[in-house]
Amino acid sequence: MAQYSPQQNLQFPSSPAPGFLLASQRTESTFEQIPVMSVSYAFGKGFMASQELHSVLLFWSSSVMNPSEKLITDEFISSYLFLEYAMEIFDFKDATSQDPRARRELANLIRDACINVGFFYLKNHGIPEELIENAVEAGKTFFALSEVEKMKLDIHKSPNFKGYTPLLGENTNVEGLGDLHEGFDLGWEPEMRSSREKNSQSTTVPLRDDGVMAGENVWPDSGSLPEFREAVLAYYHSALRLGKLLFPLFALALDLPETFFDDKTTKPAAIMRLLHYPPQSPTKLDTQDDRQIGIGSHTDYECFTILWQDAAGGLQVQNPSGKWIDAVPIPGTVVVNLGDQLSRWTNDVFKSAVHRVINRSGLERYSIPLFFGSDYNVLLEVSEMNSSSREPLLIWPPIPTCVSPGTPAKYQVVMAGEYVKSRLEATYAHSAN
Ligand SMILES: O=C(O)CCC(=O)C(=O)O
Ligand SMILES: [Fe+2]
Repeated sequence: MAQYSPQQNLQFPSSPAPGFLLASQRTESTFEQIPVMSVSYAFGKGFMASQELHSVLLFWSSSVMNPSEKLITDEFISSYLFLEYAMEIFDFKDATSQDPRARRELANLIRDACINVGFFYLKNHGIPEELIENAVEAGKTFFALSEVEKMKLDIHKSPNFKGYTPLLGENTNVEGLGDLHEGFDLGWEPEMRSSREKNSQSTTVPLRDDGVMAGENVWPDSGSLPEFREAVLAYYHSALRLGKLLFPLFALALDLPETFFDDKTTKPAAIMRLLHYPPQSPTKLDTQDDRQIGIGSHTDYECFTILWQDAAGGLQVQNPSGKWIDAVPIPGTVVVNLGDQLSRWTNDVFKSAVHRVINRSGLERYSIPLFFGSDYNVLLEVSEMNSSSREPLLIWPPIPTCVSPGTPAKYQVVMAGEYVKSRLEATYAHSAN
């Protein structure tokens, strides 16, 4: 088994206390002791533990290795590789840099995260704090309405999954017993700009051609919640702008031209949810299996999700060995996780990470995921797989850089809208009727 020596000038400390990690920053020769549960935060602060173990070192308690030997084994590396990648924070300011090398560097980081984990944090993401606060406050006020009032917007009454889902109304993991969260779902509609629009009671907006996923949003009566719609849409459009900036980076990360996704995301799928997770009783959790938790273990359906979460915590990502790793809230960041559309589209080169939420905080938890996909119904380029056809196809072929004679396409072609719709139908099936 290969062994790696740390860099020469590293001051090797004594063994950390059980449950603590010792980590050294790439450029430093001293160590800090970090509680294991907040390791993601440590990495977010810039601690690195990568394959470049000559300069970087990370270890956990003397049970893992003998620090006096100053050696790290392959076994150790493979058991922690996921943590190392999972919890990286990328600075999004380079996404709009004029310097192509800066964009390329950011895309390379994203590429690593997408291949290994399917999960990363972004700072300097461009969504103003004020819009976040307003949307979260709007959500809190909505969820505080009576059940009767909220059920007027029952998601089952709307075309294509818009509106309110009560506690246990969803069952994200088919083996679960219903999710311990309530939600409010909306899709694309224009931002409210004029004061006339803002004061209007009407919910009529121009409809977009979203194929099988077409359907208007539903909104609470503006008399009872005057600021709600405006606040929610302001956040929505800001997050949408972030999503649109991510696609060129994913394209670069896949060795494609930055514009590759442009004509496939002219009216991109963008379902947003306001979520509320009541605290889950810890005693109940001890005695119960995990079939009724905040949101059951699942992968998302679209290309990627932009998730804002409050400080309560509870989001967890599963690593390749099946362990649940906390994706702790990090102020000033959003989480981006890949969904099944992108992993299918990339022939599994990019991973969609299995995740779940258990709200053990004792607090009400609020989060806002926005699921970003390709246009629901789009003429895509003919891929290598379909190169025998002269016709452009209404299909969803694998991305050309992800298929080759040695790695043929794994998945059947499918239209984006139909795929998303079928996944949503399965999630809500248990509370239909
Ligand atoms: O609330 C969260 O942190 C995650 C929500 C989620 O995974 C989802 O809605 O798909
Ligand atoms: Fe999710």
